[in-house]
Amino acid sequence: MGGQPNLLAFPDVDKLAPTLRTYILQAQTAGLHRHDSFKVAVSGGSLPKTLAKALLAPATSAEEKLQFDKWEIFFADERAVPLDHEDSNYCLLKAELLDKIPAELGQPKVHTINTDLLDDVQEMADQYEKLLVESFAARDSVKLPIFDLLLLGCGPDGHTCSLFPGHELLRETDCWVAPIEDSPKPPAKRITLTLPVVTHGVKIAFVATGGGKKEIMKQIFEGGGGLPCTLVNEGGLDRVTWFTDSPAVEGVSFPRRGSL
Ligand SMILES: O=C1O[C@H](COP(=O)(O)O)[C@@H](O)[C@H](O)[C@H]1O
Repeated sequence: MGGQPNLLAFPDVDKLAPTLRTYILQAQTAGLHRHDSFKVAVSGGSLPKTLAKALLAPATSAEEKLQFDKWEIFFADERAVPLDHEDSNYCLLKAELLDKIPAELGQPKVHTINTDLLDDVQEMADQYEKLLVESFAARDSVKLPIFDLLLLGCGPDGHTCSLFPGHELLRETDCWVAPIEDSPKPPAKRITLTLPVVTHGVKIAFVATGGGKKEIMKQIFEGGGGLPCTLVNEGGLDRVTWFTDSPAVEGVSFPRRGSL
């Protein structure tokens, strides 16, 4: 393992979307070879909209087919709210993407949180971790679940998943899924994949777009001292690819800007 994260910059989200689609298709093909399913972790925030732009576009004849019936979707993080609440990452993904997938492409298996446990996020995280154990451990006696792909966002403060700058959760090494009850961004109660799980993905993609991300992108790529997104870069190295638009990377200098 080595190398550096790959930073891809596009003029705008419309130009970014086709390359993100190709990248996801490549990850899907690799996942299907590996275990006949495609295990993906997905974030909330601004990501689902961009994801929908990439995945709901008409197929080009030369490309692999999206096989949503082989997808197993987990949440990279989720807020402890009902599934139809406007703060729910599932609700967002459903509205932006899941509800719009054409029937002929099949429907993913989506692993939502147990909303009977909204008042007990420790138990909610433990149950979600059990789902991962069931889905991944049958494959091999893994110490960590290895996602085929993690699709992540980057907050303007450098957080990703519900891993926030300076938070003790950044030091969590035992559990795969952790509760957080003091998220600085509301809602306070959430669950999140932990850093070791995130950095062990086969592929790790960040999608960061818009001028609101410009300052934090500079910090991440020009120093980054312990920011959650930087820690993912440092752990995932060349398995990490950033999909950005010009406003998000204006003024960011980085040694490797590439293509897929
Ligand atoms: O709270 C959250 O924020 C991050 C970043 O969101 P964005 O809107 O700045 O892209 C998101 O990735 C995470 O899933 C969500 O819970």
